[in-house]
Amino acid sequence: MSVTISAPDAVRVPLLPPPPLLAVNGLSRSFGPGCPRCEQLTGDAAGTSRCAACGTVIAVHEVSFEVGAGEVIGIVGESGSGKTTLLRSLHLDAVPGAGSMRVAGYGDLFTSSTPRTELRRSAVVMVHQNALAAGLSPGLAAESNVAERLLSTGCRNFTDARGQVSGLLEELGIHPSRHADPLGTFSGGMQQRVQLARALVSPPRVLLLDEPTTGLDPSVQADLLETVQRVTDKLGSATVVVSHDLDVVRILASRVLVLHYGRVVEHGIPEQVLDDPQHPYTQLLVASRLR
Ligand SMILES: Nc1ncnc2c1ncn2[C@@H]1O[C@H](COP(=O)(O)OP(=O)(O)OP(=O)(O)O)[C@@H](O)[C@H]1O
Repeated sequence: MSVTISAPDAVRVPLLPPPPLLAVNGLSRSFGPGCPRCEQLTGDAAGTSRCAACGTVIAVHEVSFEVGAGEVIGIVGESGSGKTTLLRSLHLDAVPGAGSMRVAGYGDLFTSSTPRTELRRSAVVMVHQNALAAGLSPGLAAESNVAERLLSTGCRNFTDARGQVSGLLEELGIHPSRHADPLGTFSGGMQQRVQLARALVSPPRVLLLDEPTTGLDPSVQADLLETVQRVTDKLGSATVVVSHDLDVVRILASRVLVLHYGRVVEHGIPEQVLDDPQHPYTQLLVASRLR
């Protein structure tokens, strides 16, 4: 008698892992003329990101990472380590000196012929530290601030737009009785939620979070982080969060990169990097957080 053994569905695995939604490769950016000695005179061993020969600052040097759908990667580092420059580059404020930023369905955003404003509408969206400094209007209703982005992506069905905006604001913890209130009358934490709603109302491929909880009370921070976690999970964007606060990264991210003088000196899962840091700089960063 012959017996056929077949694997149960649960143990079938795809031959290849799914491609990442965001793949950053060799991103470098510097400020200054550059010279042949820049690389040698900057970085960990040199103890500076400024070249002693020509004064150029190597703000970000050969940074590479990948982020999958629904995944959050955290970037940490002290002031001046290059976090903002990296995030701004990912938000296409300028084309960096070298590297690529591939986003599924769009190719390399750094060399794309699609206008930057268009890419920022559909492919890559940033949530800034402060909603009002990020360009949201304090005099405009919360719902109008959110609807503005939806309409800019081409949505012309106003009834649908209203329903979508209102549903999302409610999901992010803004009670319907406040949707028509001017944004300027909201607390800092609520303004951040409106900014998040604006970013997600037309889900971007890549979501960039720049110090999303700075200046908020600890209880408001925890609520906001829980919300970010829930919505990024649900919408499946690739998320990059930059924060001084190691706890923010520990809560949100499944992987963390440590930047020092613009270089990645350590990366891994938060439990590994933050609980058992290997690089002396990460050890210092973690120790200063505990002091
Ligand atoms: N436009 C610029 N011109 C010259 N140097 C710059 C410019 N922008 C940034 N830098 C330098 O690049 C390095 C990295 O700066 P960046 O702002 O990216 O660091 P950061 O980690 O975000 O710091 P912070 O946490 O204080 O915002 C710093 O030495 C900074 O002085």
